[in-house]
Amino acid sequence: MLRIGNYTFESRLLLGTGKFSDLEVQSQAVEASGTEVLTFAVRRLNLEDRNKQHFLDTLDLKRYTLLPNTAGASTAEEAVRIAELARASGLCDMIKVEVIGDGITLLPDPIETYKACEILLEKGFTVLPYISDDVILAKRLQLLGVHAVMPGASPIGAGRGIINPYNLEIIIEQAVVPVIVDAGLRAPKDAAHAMELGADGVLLNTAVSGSGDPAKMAKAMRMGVEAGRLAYEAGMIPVKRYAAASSPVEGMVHT
Ligand SMILES: CC(=O)[C@@H](O)[C@H](O)COP(=O)(O)O
Repeated sequence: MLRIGNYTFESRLLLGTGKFSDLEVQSQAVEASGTEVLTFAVRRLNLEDRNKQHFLDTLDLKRYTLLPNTAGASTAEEAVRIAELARASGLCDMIKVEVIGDGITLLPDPIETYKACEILLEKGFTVLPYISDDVILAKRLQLLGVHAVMPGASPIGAGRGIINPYNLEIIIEQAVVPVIVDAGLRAPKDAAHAMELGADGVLLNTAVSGSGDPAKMAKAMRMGVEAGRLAYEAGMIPVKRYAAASSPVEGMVHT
């Protein structure tokens, strides 16, 4: 069970809804992923004009928790404004804080992210900041009171998998709130890797929406997350320097 603030989920896979070729493909992928949490950029929705159809209209929203994100914000003030718009529109009080520092790396701005979280927590939001794999920032944000941290595996859309497992491991070890590895994943093995390290969940988008068969990839990612989590719970064998025979060797004569 994944617990974030007052929310609980069976699935540990959170899915982004951007860049799907069409709404039908997206619905099939969402279904196949088994996700319960869908994230989307608030700026993609025309919240002022609810008569216009948007992608959320094609999904059975009773089955999903919406996780609006502040993509497009480059300052704390912008992120707060977007979050308030999302909450006022009745989407959710949970917000993924995404304050991007530059347009090339799309890496999050740690200072503006921190400021935005401080304000949003005061305003009573359930706050999930997207951050780099920065151990100290993850710690400082938890001291502030965020409800989860979302360190990136590698830059958004880069598909490079987990660049720094060492940092992620430390973030996970020290965490007092769920750690959701967010962005940069490509293959089910990356999702499994994050879960094997002890992450509480994984958020991904491009790996599914940009794949040759999004529904099939969504299912593969679901299986990757589940396999990684099971392995983590089972406890993996320690890595050894030398061989250790897997059959009993007592009584055998070695030449
Ligand atoms: C939709 C969303 O929130 C993305 O910004 C997220 O960070 C996923 O990144 P990938 O597309 O690399 O999976």
